[in-house]
Amino acid sequence: MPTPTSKRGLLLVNLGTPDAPQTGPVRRYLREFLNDPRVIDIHPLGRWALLNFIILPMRPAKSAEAYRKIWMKEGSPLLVYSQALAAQVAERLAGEYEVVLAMRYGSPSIPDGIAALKARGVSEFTVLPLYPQEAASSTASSLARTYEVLAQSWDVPFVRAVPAFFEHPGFLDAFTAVARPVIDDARADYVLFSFHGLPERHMRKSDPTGTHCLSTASCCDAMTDANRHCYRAQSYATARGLAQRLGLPAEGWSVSFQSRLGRTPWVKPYTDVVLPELAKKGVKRLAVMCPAFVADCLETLEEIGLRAREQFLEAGGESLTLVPSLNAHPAWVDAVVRMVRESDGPPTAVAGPLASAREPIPPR
Ligand SMILES: C=CC1=C(C)c2cc3[nH]c(cc4nc(cc5[nH]c(cc1n2)c(C)c5CCC(=O)O)C(CCC(=O)O)=C4C)c(C)c3C=C
Ligand SMILES: [Fe+2]
Ligand SMILES: [Fe+2]
Repeated sequence: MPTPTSKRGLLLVNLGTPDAPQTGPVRRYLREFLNDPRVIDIHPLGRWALLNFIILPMRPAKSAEAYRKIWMKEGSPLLVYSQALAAQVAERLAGEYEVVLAMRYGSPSIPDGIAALKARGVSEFTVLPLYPQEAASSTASSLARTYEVLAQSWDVPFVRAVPAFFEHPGFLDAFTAVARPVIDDARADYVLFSFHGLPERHMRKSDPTGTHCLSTASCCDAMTDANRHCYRAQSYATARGLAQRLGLPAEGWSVSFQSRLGRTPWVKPYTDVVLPELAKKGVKRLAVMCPAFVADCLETLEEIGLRAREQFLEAGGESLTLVPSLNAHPAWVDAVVRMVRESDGPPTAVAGPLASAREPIPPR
C-alpha cells in the first residue's frame, strides 16, 4: 500500500491532434493514430497497406485544409481547450494532486506526461481518459498506453483510473449548463445528439456476452449488465440524461453518429444521413450537441459547425447551431474535480497493458 506521504498525480488524457495544420504534421499525427491496432483493427500488413497506399497519400492534405479552418492563434482547439481545463483543475486540486495533460497521439505524449509527474515527485497515479463513453479506440487505448509506460519502470507505481462518465451527474449537469442558453437563444425546434461513430465490428468485439450488441434495434435502449461497457448504449444513456435535464420532448431529439471512415459499416444512424431527413421532416432550427467530446475539436467545429451546417441549410433547414463543448467551463471543472475525488479509493497495482483499470487485481 502507498505510504501516507506518497504524492498523487493526475494524468488527464485526451486523443491528440497535429502540431500544425499543414500536410506534414497532419500526416505524422494520422500515421501514429491510425497505426494503433485498437483504431484500425485489421492484420498489421493490411493496416500498413491501407495506411501507406490509401489513407496517407491523400487524406493529410484534405484534413490539413479542414484544420486550417478551425485553428486558433494559440494552436489546435483540442489542445488549447484541454490545456485550459488542465490548468483550472490543477488550481482546484493544488495540494492534493499534481495535474498534467497528455495526449494519446502526438504531443504532449503520455510518456512526457508521466515523466513530468514523476519529476514532481509523484508516486501514485490517477488517470482520467477524457472520453465520456468508453471505446477500445479511445479509452482502452489511452489506458493501455498509460499502463504500458508506467509498467516500464523498475518499481511500478500505484495507479487508479477514473471510469467512463457517460452518465455522471457532474458531466451531464455541466453539458446542460452549456447547452441550455445556446438552445434557447437559437430557438431550436429540435436537438440532435451527434456522437463520434465506431465501426460496428468494434462494438461486437467489446461485447462480453458475444451475443447482445447490435443484435436488435432496441439493444441499447436501456443500460443492462450485458451492455454496460457498450459505447452505443453509453451514448444513448448520455443522450437520455441530457434530454431529460434539458426538458426535451420525446419527439424533439434523437441520436446519430458522425466521423465515419472507410467502407465497413459503422454504428448507425449516420449524422450526414439524418440531417437531410430532419430538414425533410420540417425541422427548421436545429441545435447539435456532440457529447462524445469534452473539448471542441475538428469533429465538432469543422464537421458539424461548418460542414453539417451547410448540408442542413442546403436541405432546407433555416439554421444549425453547434452547442459548444465543455472546454474549461466552470461546471465541467467542478465535475472533473468531483470525479477525481470520488475515484480516490485504494489504488490498483499496474499489472501490464491488459490490466483492468476498473477491477482491482483479485487476491490470490
Ligand atoms: C477507424 C477510425 C477511427 C476511430 C475508430 C475513431 C474513434 C474515436 N475518435 C475519437 C475522438 C476524436 N477523433 C478525432 C479525429 C479523427 N478520428 C479519426 C478516425 C477514427 N476515430 C480520424 C481519421 C480523425 C482525424 C481527422 C480526420 O482526418 O478526419 C478527433 C479530433 C482531433 C483533433 O485534432 O481535433 C477526436 C477528438 C473518439 C472519442 C473515438 C471513439 C469513440
Ligand atoms: Fe476519431
Ligand atoms: Fe451494444
